[in-house]
Order: sequence, then structure tokens, then C-alpha cells
Amino acid sequence: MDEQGVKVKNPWHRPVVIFLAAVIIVGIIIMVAISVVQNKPLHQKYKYGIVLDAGSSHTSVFIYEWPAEKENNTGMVRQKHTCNVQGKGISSYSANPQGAGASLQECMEEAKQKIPAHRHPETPVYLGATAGMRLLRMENEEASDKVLDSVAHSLKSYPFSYQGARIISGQEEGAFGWITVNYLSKNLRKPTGTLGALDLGGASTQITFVPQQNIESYDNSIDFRLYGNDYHLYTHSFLCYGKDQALKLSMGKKLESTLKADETDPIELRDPCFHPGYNFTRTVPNVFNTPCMKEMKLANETFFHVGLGNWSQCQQSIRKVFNTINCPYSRCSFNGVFQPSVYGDFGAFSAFFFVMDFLNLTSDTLATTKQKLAAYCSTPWKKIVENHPNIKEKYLSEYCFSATYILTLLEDGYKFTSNNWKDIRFIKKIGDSDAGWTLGYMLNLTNMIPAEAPDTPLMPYGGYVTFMFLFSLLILVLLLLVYFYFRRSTRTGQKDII
Ligand SMILES: O=c1[nH]cnc2c1ncn2[C@@H]1O[C@H](COP(=O)(O)OP(=O)(O)O)[C@@H](O)[C@H]1O
Ligand SMILES: [Ca+2]
Repeated sequence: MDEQGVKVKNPWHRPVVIFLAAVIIVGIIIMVAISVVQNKPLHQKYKYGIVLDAGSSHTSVFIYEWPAEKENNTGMVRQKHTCNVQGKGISSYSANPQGAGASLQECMEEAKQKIPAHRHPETPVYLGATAGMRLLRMENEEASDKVLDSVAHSLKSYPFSYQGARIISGQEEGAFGWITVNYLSKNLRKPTGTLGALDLGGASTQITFVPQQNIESYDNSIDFRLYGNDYHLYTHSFLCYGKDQALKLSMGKKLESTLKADETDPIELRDPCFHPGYNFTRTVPNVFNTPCMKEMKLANETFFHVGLGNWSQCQQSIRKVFNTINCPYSRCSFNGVFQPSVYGDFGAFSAFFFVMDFLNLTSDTLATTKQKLAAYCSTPWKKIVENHPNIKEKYLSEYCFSATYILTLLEDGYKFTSNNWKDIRFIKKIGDSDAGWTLGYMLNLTNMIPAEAPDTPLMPYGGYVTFMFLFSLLILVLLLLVYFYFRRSTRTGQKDII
């Protein structure tokens, strides 16, 4: 066959094919480029941080983790692990400061196991102590310094990056709790409203929200710029108004009036906030051993704490610990503290949640909550113990008081009403992470919440998926077109040969 005479048509020389091939190549390059920008880095590396919450009643260790490359995006940090330190809070070690540091050992060993060893040296560890230590500092500054030295010494002995152990202020506690709940519910980069934060501890309680009214007292105002938005927050921390100190305040007042009325021995404190049939012998100094009250000198060291189980009388007695007479501002919560009207939704956590969740009172109206609580408080102590054999008796005996205190604080103190009661959400966690001040504290100290909005991905995830799908479909169609075109040209070429 004379090859010279045959003209085989090469399909690659046709302009349409060249054009299609070029479109396909450019398309593939665009797709690869977009997926690289969108998904970088392809292999996530995790970073870690540890915060110890040294509360008045106990210490918890929180381990957080986040993808290294996305640390400035909201909602990327999650709680990886928590560990509850055995025993009481660090402020209870005032007579034995060494014990405070030693108490952290088990949980810190656990942290070593949970965090990959090669990350240990760069993992920051912070300890923040709250109201229990604020009270100890008021009572005995030397003892509180020794306790802090002891926990600092203990934390420095681990392979992490020690960043400090200190008593945080009530404002910090309130503000970081607010940052935590809003970071976790991803409110910080949206134009929608934020979530107020209500935190009830054993020794203090905090209220923090974005008010609609002007903040009249400088001490209660905090300004943040987060992700390009300005926030003007109202916050207040009431020292001595956590539920354990409030119980002491309330019992102290009752003891005083009992003694005024009757100085007989033995003293019997008839308490409407405890169940009928409850009868416990207590010591007087055990009620007054707090800087929250003036000490009371009593010959009788012990008294009988006798339950009456009467909710409305209990509320009457609790109201006496709130001073609502003096207010130097246009409006106050109590004890002469300025507070604008509560506004928006609130997340109520820590003991607000523990107590209301135990009593199944997290989703009722205010009226139903009161009815149910009245029935609970009047239930005989014997029956309560029978129904809950596995709950610690100390907690169990105090739920009637604690829930009545919570209702009184929220309604008479903060001025929530039956209309906005539904705006309070009793929460423990948001996603995997506990609501509390620790996450906000760490985000702030590691500069993980920038003042200005960081770069956003090229397009939102939904848009990205749709784009990639349609583009792949287009390329597939083009490929098919090229294929059929080749087949036709080859056939015509073959005909030419024949
Ligand atoms: O399971 C529970 N049921 C009832 N109360 C609880 C439970 N777990 C913790 N609490 C209470 O929550 C409160 C936590 O306060 P915390 O120790 O954080 O004090 P602080 O924030 O005032 O320093 C304490 O009153 C503690 O007794
Ligand atoms: Ca706390």
C-alpha cells in the first residue's frame, strides 16, 4: 500500500477538539485549585489546651482540642475530656496548702495520657480560681497565696506549658461564661442576637447579657470587639450568692431570729426549706464560718435543724437575704446593684442546671414550676431518700432550698417574669462542651477570637459542593463529546484509508 497517497485525518488537529481539550484541562485545574483552597490543610493537625476550674466546691480539669489551621474560626474548639478532681475545692486546703497541689495529680496524669506526647510542650495550662478563693483571700490572704503557690508548683511539674494560676475576678467569670456560650452556639459571627449567661456556683453567681438600656455603672460594663462586631455587655457577679453561701446566709438569719425569740437549750431551727421529717444536728460555727456573715458568738455550739417542707414560707425566708430597699440607680437587681431589664434568651448553667434538671423543672412555665416545687418540698424526707437511694444525702436534702433560691433569685432578684421565663434555657452542654467560663478564658488568653473577622473560605460549603458537582458534570459531558467526536473522525479516517 502506498502510504504517501493516503491522508489520515488526525482528530487532534480539528479546532473543536482543541477547544474542548483546552476547556477540560482548564476545568480540571480550576477544580483542583478550588478544592485545595477550600480544604487546606488536607491532613488536620490538632492542638490542645488545658484549663482547671478551681471552684468553691470542687476542681475540674478541662482539655480542649482544635484543628491547628482553623483556630480563628468560631466553634472550632471542642472539649475533648474532663476530669473531676477528687475531694473538695482548693480553698478548703487553707490549713494544709500542700494538699491542694497534690489533689490535682490524678487528673493531670490523665491529661498526659489524653494529649499526644509530642504536643505536651506547646499545650498551655491555666488554672482559674473563683469565689471560694475570693472568700479565702478576704479571710486570710496569706493562706490563699499559699494555696495558689501549691497548685502552681504542682502544675509546673507536668510537661505542659504552664501559663499561670490565679484568682479570676467576678467580671471575668461572667464575661468568659458569656463568650463560651456564644462561641459554642456560633452566635459571634452572625447578625442574630446573642445568648445571655446565668452561672450559679456554690459561692457566687453571675449574670451577663447585652442590654437594651444604657449601663449606668462603670463596674458592670464590658466592651468586646470579636470577629469584627462590637459587643457592649452588662455583667455582675454576686459574691456570697452562690447556692452554698446563700444557704448559710438564709440559715444564719433564721438562727438569729430563733435565738432572739427563744434562748432555750437545745436550739431548734425550724426550716421551711427542708423536708418534713428531716432532723439533723449541726454546729453553729458551721453556719457562720464564712466572711459572708458577721460571726455570731453562741454558747450553744449545736442546734437541731428541723425540716417543715413549706415552699411559700421558704421563699419568704429566702427573700430576706436580698436587700431590695436601696437603689442608687434608675433600676437595681438587689443589694444596690444596677441592672438593666433582662433582654433576649439566656443560657443558665452550672448549679442552675444541676438543680432544675434533677427536679425535672427545665421546661415548665413559671406557674407550673412553682406548683411542682411546692409539692416536692412538702414530700416527707423519708420518701425522698427512698426514691433516690443513690444520691448523696447532702445534695438531696438541699434541692428544695436550692430550687426555691433559684426561683427567687431569677424572679425577685433579676426580675424575670412569667412572660420571659421561657427565654431561660437550663443547659449543661452545648454540643460536646460544657457551658462555663473556662473555654472563654482559654480562647481569650490564646488570642483565638480575633477582633476582626478572619478570612472566610472561598465559598460556603453548600455552594462549594454544588459548584464542584455541576463542574464535574460539565466535564463529563465534554469528555463524552470528545469521545464521540474521536469515534466519528476515526471512522471517517478509516473510510478515507479504504
Ligand atoms: O450534681 C449536682 N447536684 C447539685 N449541685 C451540684 C451538683 N454538682 C455540682 N453541684 C453544685 O454546683 C455548685 C458549683 O459551684 P462551684 O464549685 O463552681 O463554685 P463557684 O463557681 O462559686 O466557685 C456547687 O454548689 C455544687 O455543690
Ligand atoms: Ca463555678
